[in-house]
Amino acid sequence: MIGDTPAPASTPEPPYAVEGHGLVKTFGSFRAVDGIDIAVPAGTIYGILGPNGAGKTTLLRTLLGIVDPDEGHRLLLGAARPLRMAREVGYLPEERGLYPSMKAFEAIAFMGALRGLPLHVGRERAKAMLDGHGMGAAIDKPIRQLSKGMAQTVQLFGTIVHEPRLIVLDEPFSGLDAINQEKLEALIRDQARRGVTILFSTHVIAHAERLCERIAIVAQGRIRFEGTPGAARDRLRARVRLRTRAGDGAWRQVLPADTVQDDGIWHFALPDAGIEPLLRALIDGQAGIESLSIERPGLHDAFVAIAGAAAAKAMQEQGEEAEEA
Ligand SMILES: Nc1ncnc2c1ncn2[C@@H]1O[C@H](COP(=O)(O)OP(=O)(O)OP(=O)(O)O)[C@@H](O)[C@H]1O
Repeated sequence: MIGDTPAPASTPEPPYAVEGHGLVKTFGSFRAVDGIDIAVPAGTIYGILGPNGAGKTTLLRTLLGIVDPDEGHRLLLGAARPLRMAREVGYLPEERGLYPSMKAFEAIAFMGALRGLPLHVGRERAKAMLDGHGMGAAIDKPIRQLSKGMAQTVQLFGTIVHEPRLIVLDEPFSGLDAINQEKLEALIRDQARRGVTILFSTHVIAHAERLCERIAIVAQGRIRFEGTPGAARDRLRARVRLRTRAGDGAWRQVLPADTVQDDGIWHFALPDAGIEPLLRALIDGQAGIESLSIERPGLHDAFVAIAGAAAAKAMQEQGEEAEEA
């Protein structure tokens, strides 16, 4: 199976699988990557989030050595010349493409061969991967006879068949239906359990929220946030929703200044002092608490706060377009 072979003891894993320092990439006068520092810890699942045009693809290509930065430098699996590590890396580009007449298992083996894997090993692994993924019937089928989602899965298998130490996936979820998205999430987790580093870009916050140990939120070529999804969420205070039987009373004085009332419910951010002083005042003032909830903000709310509402709207629209496609 994939990933059974650990990295040889002679090549100790660097602490970061990918590092970029002061990266700038311009197209004409346009700065697609505008001064990015990034470090992807080895063995983690790391997500780059941002709307279309944010610079995610350009950043990934720069880190991989497919394009050279105008400024800054990068280290890929510890190497200053990223292409030297090509055999240790699996890269799924945003533009998908396979030879339509090639059989599924041959396509996977062919992609592995491009990364140095002997064809006969690739063929055996390809068959096992397809079989293990419930796609046994597709092994001998030419790509042109596969559904879009199946072809994408074949390309993904071709990306990892040589058992890379680092897997880089550009928008891997787009074009997949819900079931295949779940399978891909499981596959990513499985690879991470084997010690493989996964770096992927996405404009769908939910995938990043479920999968990533760390994220970078990118907008207009810059990183707006870097850290754990939890730390991004902690940038916002929890929201309180309160319904009281009494409409008014002395207790109203203790509701925070940002309180708004909507449809009989008081909404406000959890005060720094916590909920207890407020509860005491509500009880003493006989407000009659009918319902009370404290909700921690999700990554989506954090994204809006960090990247701005326009970027969040763009992300959502792209997500809907991808689903319709
Ligand atoms: N080869 C190129 N020549 C000129 N402009 C480019 C080139 N590649 C990217 N750009 C521009 O750089 C910006 C960032 O593009 P990039 O593809 O990196 O963003 P992205 O976040 O990956 O978005 P998408 O998901 O749409 O690819 C865009 O405005 C794009 O038009």
